[in-house]
Amino acid sequence: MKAIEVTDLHKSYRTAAGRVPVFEGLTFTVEQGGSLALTGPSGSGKSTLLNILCGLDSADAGQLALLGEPAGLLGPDDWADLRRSRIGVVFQDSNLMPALTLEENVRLRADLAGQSFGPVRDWLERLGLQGLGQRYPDQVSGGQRQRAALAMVFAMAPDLILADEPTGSLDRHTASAVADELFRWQRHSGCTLVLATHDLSLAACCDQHLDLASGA
Ligand SMILES: Nc1ncnc2c1ncn2[C@@H]1O[C@H](COP(=O)(O)OP(=O)(O)OP(=O)(O)O)[C@@H](O)[C@H]1O
Repeated sequence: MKAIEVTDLHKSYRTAAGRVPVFEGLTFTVEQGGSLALTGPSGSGKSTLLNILCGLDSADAGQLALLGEPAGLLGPDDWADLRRSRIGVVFQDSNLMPALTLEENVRLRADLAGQSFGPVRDWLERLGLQGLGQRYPDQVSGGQRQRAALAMVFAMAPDLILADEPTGSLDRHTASAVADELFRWQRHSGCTLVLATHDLSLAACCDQHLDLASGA
């Protein structure tokens, strides 16, 4: 079964200087359980595509089917339901609640997705955050917040993970450890993964690679 089917997708932004195309006629599919790396230079549309894939933005033309559902039939509430329970989103500005500790954030995400609390501390530890579960997001570094956002997504056990530069603010050693956890978890859970990255070694770990600069 296909987790994502994108057909002839077009997207442009309206600016003061006129319409600026981001992509024109993008077509690709990702099988359930597969992984796709989006690469391309800054401004090539990686974040825009991830936003479209989770319903936070819309295309100008073309078709999108996600987890078997034609996107054209989904309203805002359907998208919100999907993001709560089936699509885990890890974006550059991590969506941690500032008033909750890291551990509470992970627990809340699991609750909202209808998953049992499970071994939250295990997730934090496996992502190198041991001892930080009782801290608030503003008491940890950007890279630690990014890893906590990943732990939240693991805790919700989604069918699809969309990750924008999931290792972007990490040093090489930590990035490699976090990527290992991400792919181990993806294989174990059977979920589909789409990640945007400038790191070609991370892209090489995915089954498929879409370079938005070339459309290939
Ligand atoms: N709201 C907006 N209004 C106008 N143009 C926008 C808007 N959002 C993004 N863009 C433009 O669309 C293009 C694609 O942006 P996008 O953020 O998707 O690129 P990216 O490949 O994710 O970049 P990066 O690697 O720097 O994160 C860029 O030229 C950007 O300036």
